Amino acid sequence: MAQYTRVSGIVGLITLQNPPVNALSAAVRQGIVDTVKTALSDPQVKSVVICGQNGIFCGGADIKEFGEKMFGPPLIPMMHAIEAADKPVVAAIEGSALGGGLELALGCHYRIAHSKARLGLPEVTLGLLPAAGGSQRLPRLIGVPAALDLITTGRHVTAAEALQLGIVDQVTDHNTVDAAVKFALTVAGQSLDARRISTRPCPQPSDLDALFEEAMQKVRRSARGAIAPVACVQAVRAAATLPYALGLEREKELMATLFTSGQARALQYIFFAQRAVGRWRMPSGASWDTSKPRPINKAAVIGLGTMGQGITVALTQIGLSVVAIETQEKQLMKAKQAISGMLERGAKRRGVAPPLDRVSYSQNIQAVADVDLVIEAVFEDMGLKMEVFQQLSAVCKPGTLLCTNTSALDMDQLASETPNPELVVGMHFFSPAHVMKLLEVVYGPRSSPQAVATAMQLGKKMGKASVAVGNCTGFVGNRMLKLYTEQAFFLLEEGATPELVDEALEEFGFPMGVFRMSDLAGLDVGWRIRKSAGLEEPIEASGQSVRIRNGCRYSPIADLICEQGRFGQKTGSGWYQYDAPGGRVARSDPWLHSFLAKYRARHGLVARGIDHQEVLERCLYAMINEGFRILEDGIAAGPEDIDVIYVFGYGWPRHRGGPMFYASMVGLAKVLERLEHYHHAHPDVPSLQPCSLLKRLVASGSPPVHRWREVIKKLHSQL
Ligand SMILES: CC(C)(COP(=O)(O)OP(=O)(O)OC[C@H]1O[C@@H](n2cnc3c(N)ncnc32)[C@H](O)[C@@H]1OP(=O)(O)O)[C@@H](O)C(=O)NCCC(=O)NCCSC(=O)C[C@@H](O)CCCCCCCCCCCCC(=O)O
Repeated sequence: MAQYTRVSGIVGLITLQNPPVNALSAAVRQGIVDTVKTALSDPQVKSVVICGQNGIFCGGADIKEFGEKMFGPPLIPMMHAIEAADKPVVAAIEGSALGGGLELALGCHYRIAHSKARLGLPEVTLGLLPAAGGSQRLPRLIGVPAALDLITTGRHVTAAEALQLGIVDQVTDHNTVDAAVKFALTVAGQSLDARRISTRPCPQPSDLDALFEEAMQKVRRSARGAIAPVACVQAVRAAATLPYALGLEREKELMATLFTSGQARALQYIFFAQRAVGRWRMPSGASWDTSKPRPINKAAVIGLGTMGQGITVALTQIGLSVVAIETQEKQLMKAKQAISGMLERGAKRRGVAPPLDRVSYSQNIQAVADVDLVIEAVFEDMGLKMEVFQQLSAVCKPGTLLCTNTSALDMDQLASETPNPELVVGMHFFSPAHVMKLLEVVYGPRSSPQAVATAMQLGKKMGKASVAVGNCTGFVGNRMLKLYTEQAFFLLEEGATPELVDEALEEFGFPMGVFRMSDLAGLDVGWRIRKSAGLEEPIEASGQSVRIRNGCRYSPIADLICEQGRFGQKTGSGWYQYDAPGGRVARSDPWLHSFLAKYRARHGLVARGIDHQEVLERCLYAMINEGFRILEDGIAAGPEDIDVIYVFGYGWPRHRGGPMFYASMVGLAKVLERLEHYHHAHPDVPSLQPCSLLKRLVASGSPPVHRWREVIKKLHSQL
C-alpha cells in the first residue's frame, strides 16, 4: 500500500504503508506503481517525494513472500519508471533504507536522510544479492571498492557515512519529509540527466583484475562455503565491466541461482528465528507478552576473571552503573586496567567518551547492597558459587535479581541457597562477553517470569541474541557440544587424527574444528569439569576398563593429554603444537600422533580409514540427536532456539541455518537411518541411539522445521 497526497501545491508525496518496516510486498509495489503514475500525470505536480510511514523508509523486499509464488509488479521496471520520470523524485529516508528499500532510493534522483537513519544492502546476509538494480547502481554512484565493501558485507552505514560516500545528497536533524519537500521544491524543473544513476559510467579503478581477485579471496576466506558473497563480487564486477543493461542481466542470472538455494533458505530461516526467540514461553505458560521486566539501573558483577570483565563492559556500555567485585587485590587491579582499556577502545570506535566513571570497584561484597541485579561470574565451582549466593542473599536489598554466569552447573541448586529462588536465573555469557552475540537465559522450576523477562530484556539491550532455556547440565549449547566433542574423541581412538576431524568440520563451515577450538579455549577447562563430575577418575582397579564410565563408552584421551600438561595454545601444545606458549599457529604434532598410536595399541584398537563424511555424520548427528532430546525434555521451546544458540554462540555456519534446520535439510529419515547405523556399530554409545521425537517426526512424514512444535506439543501432551 502507498498513499498519495499533494503538499506545498506542487509536490506529490508518496507514503509507503506496510507496518512494521514498510517492506515491499506485492501490495506496496502495486501502490508505488499506481501513485507514481498519478504523480507523473498530474500537471500541477512538479516534483515527487517518496517516504515511509511511522519513521521508517523501507526494510526492503518482503522476505515473507520469498517462499511463495510471487505476485504483483516486479521491482526493476518499477525503479526504472521512477528513474526515467521527467519530474525529480526525492527519497526521504528516516529509520532504515535497507535492501530493496535502498535500491528504491537509488532509483530516485535525490536522497535526503535523517541523521539517525541507517542504510545498507544486507541481502548477502539473507543468501541473496541486491537484485533490484542495486548491484549495478551502487558501484556507479560510489565507486567499486566502496560498493564491494557494502554489498559483500551487508553492513549498515550511518547517514553521516552515507553522505561521505555519496549515497545521500543531504542529511537533516529535522523532519525528513519536510526537508525533502523543501528540497523537491528547489529542484523542480531542473535537468535530471546527471541524476539517473543507471545512465552513468561506472568509475574504473586502476587495477580492476587485482581488486576483484582480492575481493574474491576475502569473501572466500571469511565465509567458508557461502555462495552469496561470491555472487555479490561477480555482480559488482559486471557493473564495472558491462553496460548497465547487460550488468542487470548478470544480476538477474546470479540472483536466480541464489534465490532458490538451500543457503538462502537457511539464512532467511535464521533471520526469522532470531526474532522468534524473543517471543519466549516457559513450560508454565508464562511468556514474553505477559511478563513485565523490572527496571534495572544499577548492577553488580562478582568475580573479575575474563568473563566477569567482559560482562562488566557489556553492562556499562548500555548505560548501567556497575559495581565490580573481586576479592583478590592483585586480580582486582588487573581487571580494572583491562575493563578500562576495553571501555576506552569501545568508546573510541563509537566516537564517544569512555564511561569509566560508571564502574566502581570493590573487594567487599557489601558494596552490592543497593544494586537491582547481580551477575555472579566466579570460578566454575559449585561450592564457591553456593557460598557467594549465600552472601548475596544476606547483603542485597529485597527484590534484587541474582543471576549466575555458569556454563553448565545446576542453577536451581544455587537458587536453593537463597530465600527467594524466584529471583534467580542463569545468564550464560560466551567469552569474550562484551563481544559474543549469544546469551542463554536459564530458568529453573522456581524462576519467576519477571526474572526471565528482565534477563531477556537486558540481553537484548546488550545487543545479544538472547534465548530462554530450561535448566539441565550444560543447558542447550554445552549439553549438545559435549556429544559432538565425545564423538571427536571416539574418532581419534578409531583411527582419525585431529587434523582430519578439524578439516572435515572446517570444510563444513565451522571457523575452527573441534580440536583447534579446544586448543584455543584451553583443554584444562573441560578436564576440570570432568573431574568435578567424577568422570575422569580411572577405575581400572575395580577391573573396569578406563574406556568405560557408568556402563557407557568413555574416551580418556583428553584427560591423558591434560595429564601431560598440554592445555592447548596457552601451554604451547595440546592437540597441536605451537611455536611457544600463547602461539596461535597450530602445527601437526608428531608427539600426538605417536601418543595416539601407542594409546590404540595399549587398548587393542586397530586404526581404520575414516573419511570426512563419517566425521560429519558422527559429530553432527550425535549433537542433533541430543537437540531432539532437548526438545523432547522441553528444555528448549522449539528448534529455532537451538539453532540461534548454535549460530550465535558456537560458530555453526549461518548459511547452514543451525543444527536442527540442517537436519531438516538433510532429511530427518536420513539422519535417523545414519544414527541407527552408527548406534548398531557402537551400541555402548547411548548418544547415537535415535531419540523418540526424531522417530516420531519421521513417522509423521518429516514435517518442515516450522511445524515441529505441533509434534512436540502432541508428544508432551501424551507424557
Ligand atoms: C528493518 C530492520 C532494521 C528493523 O529492525 P527492528 O529491530 O526495528 O525490527 P525487527 O527486526 O524486529 O523487525 C520487525 C518485524 O518486521 C519483520 N521484517 C523486517 N524486515 C522485513 C522484510 N524485509 N520483510 C519481511 N518482514 C520483515 C521482522 O521479521 C519482524 O517481524 P517478526 O514477526 O519476525 O518479529 C530489520 O527488521 C531488518 O534488518 N530487516 C531486514 C532488512 C533486509 O535484510 N532487507 C533486505 C531484504 S531482501 C531484498 O530487499 C531483496 C532485493 O534486493 C531485491 C529483491 C528482488 C526480488 C526478485 C526476485 C526474483 C527472483 C528470481 C528467481 C527466479 C527463480 C526461478 O527461476 O523461479
